[in-house]
Amino acid sequence: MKVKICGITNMESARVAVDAGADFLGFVFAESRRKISPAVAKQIADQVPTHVKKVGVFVNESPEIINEISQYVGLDFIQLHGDETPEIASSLNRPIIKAWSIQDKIDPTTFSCKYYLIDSPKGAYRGGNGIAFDWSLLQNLPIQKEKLILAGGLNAENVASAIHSVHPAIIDVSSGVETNGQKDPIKIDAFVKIAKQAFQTLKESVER
Ligand SMILES: O=C(O)c1ccccc1N[C@@H]1O[C@H](COP(=O)(O)O)[C@@H](O)[C@H]1O
Repeated sequence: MKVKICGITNMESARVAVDAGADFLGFVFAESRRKISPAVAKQIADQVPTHVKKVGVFVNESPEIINEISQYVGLDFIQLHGDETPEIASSLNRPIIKAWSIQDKIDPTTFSCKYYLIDSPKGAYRGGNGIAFDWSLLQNLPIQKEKLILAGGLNAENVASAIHSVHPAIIDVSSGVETNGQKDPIKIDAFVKIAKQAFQTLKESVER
């Protein structure tokens, strides 16, 4: 029942996310307006407390470069958001988050991963397009909820409903905590707090 804030490009956004209670921060090393250099990601990562996990997002990057960046920045997870093969995933030096679009042929048995992330259909980029999808499409997916990360067009208005409909282990947001293309401290804070409250309410209703 955790929250990932993706597309961090500066220390201020990282600090707001950490202070609000985010569990994962995502750094995008792929083509995106949120692309960050390994050097800047390392500066930020070095100041983030160790209980907050650092995730590197890659799209069809070579395994050598992914391993080099992950080692240099001190990543905790590697998120594969392209067409990477299971062989590539197994050659990497950190636990894997495998991302699929809801339109893909999703077969978790082919990948040995820590988490499976389901995102919206591809848009201008492979991810981070801020478009939600029909969560009922997740109903018949063969992914254990404990391994499921829900992404795609989440924001403070829809995240509680997403958590109650899908019961994911983690929710992930990028565009929904931005204003005019920049991370917005007020939106980050609101998103994390609403998501955490919704996870807590869900937990209590399951335990009752
Ligand atoms: O955030 C990006 O720019 C990005 C670029 C390339 C691949 C993945 C990217 N981010 C991931 O996209 C999803 C959904 O983002 P959004 O909330 O709909 O904007 C999320 O998993 C990010 O980790």
